[in-house]
Order: sequence, then C-alpha cells, then structure tokens
Amino acid sequence: MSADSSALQTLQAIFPAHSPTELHRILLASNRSLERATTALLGHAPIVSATGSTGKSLKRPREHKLDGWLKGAPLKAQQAPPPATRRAKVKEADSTTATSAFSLLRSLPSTSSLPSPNPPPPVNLPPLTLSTPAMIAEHTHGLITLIPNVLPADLASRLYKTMVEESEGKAGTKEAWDRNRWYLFEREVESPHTTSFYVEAPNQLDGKSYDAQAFAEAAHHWYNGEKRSARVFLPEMDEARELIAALMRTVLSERERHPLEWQGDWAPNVAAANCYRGAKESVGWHSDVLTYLGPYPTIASLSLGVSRPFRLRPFLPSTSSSSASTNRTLEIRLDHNTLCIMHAGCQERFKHSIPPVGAMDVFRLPGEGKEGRAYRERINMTFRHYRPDFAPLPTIGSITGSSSLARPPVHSAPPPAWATIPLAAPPPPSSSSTSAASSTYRGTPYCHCGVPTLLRPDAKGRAKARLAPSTSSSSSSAPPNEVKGKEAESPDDLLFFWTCAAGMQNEGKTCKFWQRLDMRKEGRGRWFVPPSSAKTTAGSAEVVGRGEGEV
Ligand SMILES: O=C(O)CCC(=O)C(=O)O
Ligand SMILES: [Fe+2]
Repeated sequence: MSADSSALQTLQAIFPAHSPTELHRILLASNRSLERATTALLGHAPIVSATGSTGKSLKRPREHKLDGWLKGAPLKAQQAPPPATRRAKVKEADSTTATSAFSLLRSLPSTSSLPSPNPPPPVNLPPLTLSTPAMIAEHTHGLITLIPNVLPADLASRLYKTMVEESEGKAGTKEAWDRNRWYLFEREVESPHTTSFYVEAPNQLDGKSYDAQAFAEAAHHWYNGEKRSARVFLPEMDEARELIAALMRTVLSERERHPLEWQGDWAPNVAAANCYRGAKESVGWHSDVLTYLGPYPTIASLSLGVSRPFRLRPFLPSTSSSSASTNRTLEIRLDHNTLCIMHAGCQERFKHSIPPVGAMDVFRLPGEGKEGRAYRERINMTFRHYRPDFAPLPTIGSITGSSSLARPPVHSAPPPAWATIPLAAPPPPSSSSTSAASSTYRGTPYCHCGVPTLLRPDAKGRAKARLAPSTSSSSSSAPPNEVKGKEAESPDDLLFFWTCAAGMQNEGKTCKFWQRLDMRKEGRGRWFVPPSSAKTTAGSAEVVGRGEGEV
C-alpha cells in the first residue's frame, strides 16, 4: 500500500461525507501531506470541545469533531449468533482459534512485502459482517473470539444498571465519566463517548508485585496523558472479573502463547470502561496502546446493553501493495453480555472502532418486558492485564496491602501524575543506561519532554524498513528486539518502540523520542527482576526510571 492510499484511507475515515475522488484531489493539492489535507478539509478551524478549553471558538459544525468521524453506514439488520450454552460456545470458539493464531499471523500482510510502484486506488467495499464463530475465526486469523451470554443473566443486568448509573455520576463515586481530550495535529479533540478507568483496591493487592498507585498512575495513558484519577473496581465489576478471569484461564490454556507476551496468569487487574449513549456516540479507529500491557496483550472486552457493531481493519504495511479484500473492514455485532476476546496479536495487526450508527434499538433488561426502562446506553468494559514488568516505576515496590484502605470511593489524592512528578533532567546521551545490560527493572522510558513514553508496535513495518533494510525479508535471521533466547523466537518479526507521548497533551508538540523495545536490556519478560526484590525505593525509582537514550 502506498503512502498515498494510506493517507487517502485515513481521510476517508475522517471525512466519510466526501467522495474518494475529492479527497484524493485535496490530498494531491496538499502535496500529499495528510496534515495539510486535514487542515484544508477542516477549513483551518481548530477542533475544540464545546466548552472550548483552549479558549478558541468552535467554528465547525459538530460533525467535524471526532464524533463526526467515521460516520458509518446505518446499522444493517444482522443475524445474532445462534443461541447455545456457554460451555458449548467456548468450545466452539476454541476449536476454530486454538493454537493457530501465530502461524496465521504470518499469513497477514507482511511488513516485508515489496513496494508496489503503482498501487491501485483503494476500492471501498462495505464492511464484511462476521456472524458466526467460524467466520470470525477465519477473517480475524483467530485473533478474536466472541463468547455470548458470558455472565449469569442476573449479574449482567446488575452490572449494566450499576455502570449506567456510575457513568452518570449516580453510583459509587458520584462522579460522572468524562470525555477524553487530546491533541491531534495541534488541534484539541475530544472522544465522542465517555470513559473511566478502574484499578484494584489496595487491599486486593497483597502479595502482588505491583501496587494500585502504580496502575492508577498508568490510567493517564488510557486518558491520552490527561490528568485523571483512576477508580476502584465496584463490587459487581469484581464479580464479573472473577468469572472472566476463570474463563480466560481455560481459553488461554488452549492457545499458543507468544514468546513476547506475559507468560504468567492473565489476571484482569485494570479495566477501561466506556459508555456510548445513543446512536451517535462512537470510538474512532485505534489500536490499544501497549505501554503497560506489553507486546501481544490479551484484552477481554465485555459489552452490556444496546447492541452496537464493532469494526476491525488490518494495518497494512507501508511498503506493500494491497488489494481491496486484504484491506476490507470487518464488522462484528456486540450484543448485551457478550465477551469479545482480542487475542495476542490483535492490537498489532488490527485497528478497531465502534462507529456511530444511523439508528439503534433501545435496550430493555431481560425479564423486564416492555414496561422496563428503555436504555440508550452501551457499556463496554475492557478487562486488561497490566504487567508488572511494564509497570510505571515511581511507586512500584511500595505495596500497601492495607485493609484499612479497603475500597475507597476513588483514589482521593490524584495519582502521582507523571506530568507533575518532579523530574530530574534527562541524562546526557553518554550516560544512557541502555548500553549496560541490566536485569533490574527500570520502568517506562521517559522522553526528552520528561514524560513517560508510549509503547507501540511497528504495525506498518516502517521502522523496520528504516532500521534494517536487509532484514526486510521474512526469512531474515535477525531476531526482533535484538535478543537471544526465548524472546527472540517470535513467529512474526514485528518490532515495538517507545515514542514521545507529550504531544497528546502539549498542544501537539513532541520531542520525537523513539526507542526500540529491548526486553533483555530493559529487564522485562524472563529478565524481569521486580524492583522490590532489587531494593528499589519509590524515591530512587523516580530517578532510575527516566531518561533512556534515544536510538
Ligand atoms: O467499546 C468497545 O467495544 C471498544 C472500546 C475500546 O476500543 C477500548 O476500550 O480501547
Ligand atoms: Fe480499544
């Protein structure tokens, strides 16, 4: 796929009301710069929130904010998966997905494909609806498993009601969920849905090699760097995550684990929660940032309430030609009480989105009949396993485990926001600690802006092509991540890198920091030695954790 068609695709996603021809013309007139084309199409207006925190006026109609992005086709009537028992469904899904995922990863568009001098213009096929477990397994290469009716019906209803109230600020913490805000091309944008982030209460952490504060701090990455507090799991969420954890143990025991993924138990220790109120609320194309999940994470995403389509689109290598079929958007309907498991490799190979829909059915709780409240909300909870070997450093090692702190309504003091932690100046390049192999865990690399970086996969193969053109063949002997041993036995050859995150909150300005993930040098995976056993204190950790050199 050429840079042009990639940019064109992005423009089509942002401005679906414009024809591909028109977008192509504007892209060419903008010297093929995506940013310039976007600016031109937005008429130079900043995308600011209605409350205008930048102080600039809202000049564009609402459809030009993020919630106007990706206006998809109206939701087509779709066939719900046929009913079956929970056990049978797990089996059915497993039988089509087990152990095949990583060999199938190799069959996805390769980052080593040859450039195509004249790629054909992208053809816009409508999304392909995947309505059976077999279709889902085939088209997602085993990277998605859907489990309908995952929770007992009564728990699903209770959890849904609580989370709707919680999102409105009427339960638990009495604080409504917020919209994320961040910068894109130096314009402030806000998420077209509301969101919040949940972590384990300190008393749930006894004996674990991380602490609640560390992961509360990690909530910042969920919020694109905006300073927000994490909340503690509500009782109904705990009930659900226990059941989901047990189910996931079975599902994962039957799958091949990727050498770079977490090799221990998958424990859902955090959850991002999203509320989509009405047909227009949505989330745009993205893949989940890997900063605390590490490479090849498994994410268990629970849907409650209104049914909405979930879309997936493969990342296409920047240097390869693509056909309309390899690039086709996939669509899966997510009904109430469905678990959508995004397996290891899904974030690396696909983007996902919840598009706005033209119309939607309201939701009534099972058993309440027509008299029941007509809900307009879809609640989503993505249960995630934040890895100790990817945890933020400043507070790791200070496990509280205090039962007197049982279930506080919310972390009362804001977590030690990375943007506010007094930072030592980044060390000079010569003192870069990356050169010394060390197995002591040193946390998240900090960039030159003094903030923790984001971990992302080199999903399009751009970095790989730039770094090592000679390794661009899939038969390359150069291992990923420059490591020997188990972590080098990656069945695909994707790279991961740390990048500056400051731009998301710093009026779009970044320091261009870029550093390749190296599991061994950074003391992760099988080289992980928890800082507590290395006698790291919170105070010294602040200094140790920052300022790795740029490569
Ligand atoms: O609402 C969903 O199903 C997707 C949410 C999502 O993409 C996320 O939490 O990262
Ligand atoms: Fe996501």
